[in-house]
Amino acid sequence: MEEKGREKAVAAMAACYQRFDPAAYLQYNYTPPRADFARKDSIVPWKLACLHRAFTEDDVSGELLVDIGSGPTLYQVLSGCEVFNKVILTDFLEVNRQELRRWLQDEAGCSLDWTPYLQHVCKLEGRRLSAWTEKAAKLRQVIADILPIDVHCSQPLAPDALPSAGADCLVSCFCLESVSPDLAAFTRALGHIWKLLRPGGHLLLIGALGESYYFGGPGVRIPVVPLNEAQVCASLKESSYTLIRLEVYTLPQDMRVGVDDVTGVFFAKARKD
Ligand SMILES: C[S@@+](CC[C@H](N)C(=O)[O-])C[C@H]1O[C@@H](n2cnc3c(N)ncnc32)[C@H](O)[C@@H]1O
Ligand SMILES: O=S(=O)(c1ccc2c(c1)CN[C@@H](CF)C2)N1CCSCC1
Repeated sequence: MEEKGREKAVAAMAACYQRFDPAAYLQYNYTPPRADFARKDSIVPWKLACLHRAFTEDDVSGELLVDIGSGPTLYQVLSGCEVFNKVILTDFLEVNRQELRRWLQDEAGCSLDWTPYLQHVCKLEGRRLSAWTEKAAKLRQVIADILPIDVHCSQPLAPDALPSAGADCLVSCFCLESVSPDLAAFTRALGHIWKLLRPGGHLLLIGALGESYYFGGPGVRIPVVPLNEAQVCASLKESSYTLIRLEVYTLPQDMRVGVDDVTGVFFAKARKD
């Protein structure tokens, strides 16, 4: 696609996001039936287990963890906050950064109670359930910043946002495929965030498989690049990552609740050599 065409498609995607509703998005995706901790086959235990395992492997280490496209969610850094002493959250929209700041400052008006997520990760860590308050305090202590980001920019963050060496680890969940107009843009975005990572650092990438749209609020239909496993692997390779492992979860029929047409979720652990 020509440069002009690419810019128009990215601008159209940004326009879609102007109507994104954090509270509705959280309701659609982070409350039952999708977020049902009692169900063995629920997506939540699977995803939190993938993140817990990856963040507790010896090769994932360092000072700084950056979450790319955090949105209004925190589950993606609940394991990482025990490994890295500095966490930077990022998002394209001020409404999402505000939602994260409300939680960070323990203000009233948070759109979702993250306690069940904090408790579940404590369980994965072999801690007592009541340690969730300590985990919340730990997360509030290590979150160093909540920054604007645009993964379609060659330099997604402000020039002085990260140390010159880059981040030791990136995590990104349901972002790149849901903000990119097509597969080429998804792959380019992977390349842009690659530059934020130090050599030897890791990317923990979670995303949707087979998804062509989702609702980011009532009537806010947002297009998504439908991905399959082979495309995820090829895009990671094309944007210079070494894939360490790819895991896939197939969504049970009753979790296909009409807020999107996702059929599965992938978890990829990759390294920048
Ligand atoms: C589907 S949500 C994912 C949110 C969260 N990471 C999760 O796991 O649910 C996609 C996020 O990407 C953000 N976003 C939209 N355009 C973006 C861009 N150009 N660069 C980075 N993030 C963007 C949106 O604001 C939204 O928070
Ligand atoms: O995997 S989820 O079902 C999930 C969570 C978020 C999303 C989707 C799916 C699919 N559409 C994405 C649009 F970008 C957002 N899940 C929701 C419960 S907690 C763990 C994540």
